[in-house]
Amino acid sequence: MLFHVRMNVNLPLSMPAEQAAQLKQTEKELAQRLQHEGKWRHLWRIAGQYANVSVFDVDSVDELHNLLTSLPLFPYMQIDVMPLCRHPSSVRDDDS
Ligand SMILES: O=C(O)C[C@H]1C=CC(=O)O1
Repeated sequence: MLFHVRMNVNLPLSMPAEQAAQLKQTEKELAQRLQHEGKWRHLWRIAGQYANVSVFDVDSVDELHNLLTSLPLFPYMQIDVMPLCRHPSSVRDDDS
């Protein structure tokens, strides 16, 4: 199942720089592992914003929920999810 996910990151200005850097590093390591595993298919920065658009490929809504809530930055993100299905005019014969 494919999901389009938008994440807007809002770290509090009061957060110490070292804590923010540690959170970003652990987030990066998990994000890269999930990309290597094929769960996090696309990860794009939205130009000019501390936000991304992503495509996840997971087996269930529960798996997506567990994955998103396990992200180190989860407490500091607003997350919007859109389920995706095939478009009848798509020329792709797979879901890549
Ligand atoms: O920077 C972000 O967009 C938030 C988050 C998503 C992946 C990652 O490494 O950090």
